[in-house]
Amino acid sequence: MDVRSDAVVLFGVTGDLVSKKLFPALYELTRRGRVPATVIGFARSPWDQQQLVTAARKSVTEAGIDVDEDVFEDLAGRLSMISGDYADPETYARLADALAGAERPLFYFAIPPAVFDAVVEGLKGAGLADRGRVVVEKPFGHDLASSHELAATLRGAFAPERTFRIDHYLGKEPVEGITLFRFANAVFEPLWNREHIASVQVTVAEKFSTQGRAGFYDKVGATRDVLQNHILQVVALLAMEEPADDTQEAFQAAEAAVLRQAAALSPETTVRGQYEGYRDEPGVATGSQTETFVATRLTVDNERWAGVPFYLRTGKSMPVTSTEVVVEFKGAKPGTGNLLRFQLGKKDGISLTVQVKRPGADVTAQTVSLAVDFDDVLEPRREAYERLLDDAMDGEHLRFAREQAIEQEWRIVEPILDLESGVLAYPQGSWGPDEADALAGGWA
Ligand SMILES: NC(=O)C1=CN([C@@H]2O[C@H](COP(=O)(O)OP(=O)(O)OC[C@H]3O[C@@H](n4cnc5c(N)ncnc54)[C@H](OP(=O)(O)O)[C@@H]3O)[C@@H](O)[C@H]2O)C=CC1
Ligand SMILES: O=C1O[C@H](COP(=O)(O)O)[C@@H](O)[C@H](O)[C@H]1O
Repeated sequence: MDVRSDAVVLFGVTGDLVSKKLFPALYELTRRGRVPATVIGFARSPWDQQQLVTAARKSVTEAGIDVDEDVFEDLAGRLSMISGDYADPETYARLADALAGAERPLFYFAIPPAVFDAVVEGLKGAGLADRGRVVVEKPFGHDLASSHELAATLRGAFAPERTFRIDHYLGKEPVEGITLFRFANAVFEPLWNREHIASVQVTVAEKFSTQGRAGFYDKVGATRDVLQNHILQVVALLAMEEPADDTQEAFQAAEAAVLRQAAALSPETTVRGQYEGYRDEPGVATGSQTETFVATRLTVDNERWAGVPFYLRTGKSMPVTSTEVVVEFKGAKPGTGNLLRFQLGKKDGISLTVQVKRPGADVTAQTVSLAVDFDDVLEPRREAYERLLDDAMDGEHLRFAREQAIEQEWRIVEPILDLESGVLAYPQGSWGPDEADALAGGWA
């Protein structure tokens, strides 16, 4: 095993991702003694160390963490700041000085993809890429062709074993738990196929809108932001065959194999929506056709899944924030199929609907739910970003997205990218356009 990273550099430290996810993760890792002595914030904004510490405190507090002052001071003492132009070699020379004693620094790209090339060049030029690890965020590229370009850029600077592609859904305990649930419960695995399953639904719904990120979001949209990566990743875990053994390679092969068998999505069976008022947000192009909601039907053409529709949807300004999978088993009668529900968000758990006798003289059925809330039965789960940052510092790849899978994910979504028309308005707080309900025949 390679050495653990002895420094972390956060490119884009002034941004949304660092504030929402990475500072809280670093705080938790500090509490567990897992943060290196050197954590450098890197940005164009001329922040000093004090501004960096203030931003870190604000972000940890806003994450709802009950701050332990000793832990925070410990983290604050490790933070330092480098400000400068991402394209200026002089900025990287200062970074190289600051990392002089670091054997295996970890470079986290919390920056828009447009800046990646400049940073990779800067790190290479300063001799830092040779000994560093790099973490890049999804979406990996903008489409299939640009994802290949990004892969080539990264390969030209960092060894594959030191390149980490984050799809943070892979770091979520309940998402990781899908395959264990499937393969460790012999009661379900024999039923996990087209003989017994009528449909599979995956929903990533967010009650909030673009939260001030509309300028970024308008160039991306729901398909690239969530469907191409998080949702298809969950589909792969639900649909894949059991890996041949418990190595990372076998897992990777099984995941890529099932994605290869998934058909490319069709605009005919896709509904794209945009919440009302989106076009008035700062940064959104006039007449924007960017979707803030997408619902679609995926098919997987193999022995296990032929004929089973996978209904997938994600959107902003929905009635609730919820990430859910519903596996609908075929029923003895219409409307009585058992629903196995995986809740994959903050309130994680599993439930199964079953038919029981309704009390009374007649023997008739009533549907009830056998439900488990993981908060009641499991130890506290660590946040995805905390787990993934910890893994990347260890050089551990298991929970990171793989190039072959990413390539397939782009192939699958490509026909529904950049459609120039057809985005349907929906009221904020609704489940998207009515056409999305018709697509799935009602969502469970
Ligand atoms: N925010 C989120 O919830 C998530 C984000 N991601 C990914 O993480 C990465 C960062 O996202 P996020 O933090 O939201 O991005 P931001 O838009 O907040 O940008 C991050 C920082 O990058 C710098 N930056 C922005 N635009 C430019 C530019 N054109 N040239 C140079 N620097 C620029 C800015 O810092 P400064 O000007 O000070 O240098 C900014 O604070 C992206 O790849 C995104 O796709 C992935 C999952 C979730
Ligand atoms: O990658 C992203 O994910 C978040 C949703 O993540 P979750 O862990 O809160 O489910 C989404 O809000 C964001 O737009 C997207 O970039």
